[in-house]
Amino acid sequence: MYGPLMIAGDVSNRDDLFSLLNQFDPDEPLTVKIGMELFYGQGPRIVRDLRQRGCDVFLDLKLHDIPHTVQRAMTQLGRLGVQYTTVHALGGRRMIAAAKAGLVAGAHAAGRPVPKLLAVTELTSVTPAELARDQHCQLSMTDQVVALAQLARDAGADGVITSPQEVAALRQAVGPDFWYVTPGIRPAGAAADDQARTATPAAAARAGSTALVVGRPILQAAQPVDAYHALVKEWNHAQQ
Ligand SMILES: O=C(O)c1cc(=O)[nH]c(=O)n1[C@@H]1O[C@H](COP(=O)(O)O)[C@@H](O)[C@H]1O
Repeated sequence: MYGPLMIAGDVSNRDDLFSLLNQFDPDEPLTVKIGMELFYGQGPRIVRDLRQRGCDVFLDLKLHDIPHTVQRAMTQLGRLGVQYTTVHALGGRRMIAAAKAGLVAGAHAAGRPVPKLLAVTELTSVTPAELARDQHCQLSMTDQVVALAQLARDAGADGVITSPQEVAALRQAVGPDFWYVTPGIRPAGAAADDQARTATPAAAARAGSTALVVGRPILQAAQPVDAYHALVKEWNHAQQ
């Protein structure tokens, strides 16, 4: 089961986002990720605008707080009509379960489908050396990501965000009926920027990623629509 190649809308305001999206055919189905930058600047109306344009929305705010606070915040996000949202798996089992409960309550109160809850494992910018040095984690990166994914699944998440480098091991350990959404995607030869654990769209597809998240390789391209289509083509062709 393969999902979309999601465009990370990492721009600072609505005009910049829509001047990108308006370059696409209005009938082309797009999934757009709204992160902290746009949501904090523009508020929930950016979600409404994207839904009106017909986009699926991934609202990526990576909640990480005590269970009570996360549950109440997720109740608000559940009302917005987005398709995906995120917590940090490091918040723990009770926090993830509370996030799911809040999301379900908010979506039901608003009469909307419940968004998929995705738990961020170890950020794709983190190197194995940083995992050991900064987080005092004795596990390998793969073992740590697998442990967090198992915890997230047991707590009721629908999937994880992780690097494509761990997906094959995750599929073995956690199973196929879970979403493995992978940022850290770069075309062959492109700069990694601040990402540490990267792969091409084809390698991510072969490893078993369910969906991809791509920002700068599209946003900073001279022709963003062409860059998006080239990435989608590579992603689709390598799917098994
Ligand atoms: O949750 C995410 O989407 C996320 C998790 C992660 O571990 N790494 C990661 O890069 N992301 C997001 O994915 C996008 C990647 O952007 P680019 O590196 O520009 O392709 C950004 O919007 C990040 O916030």
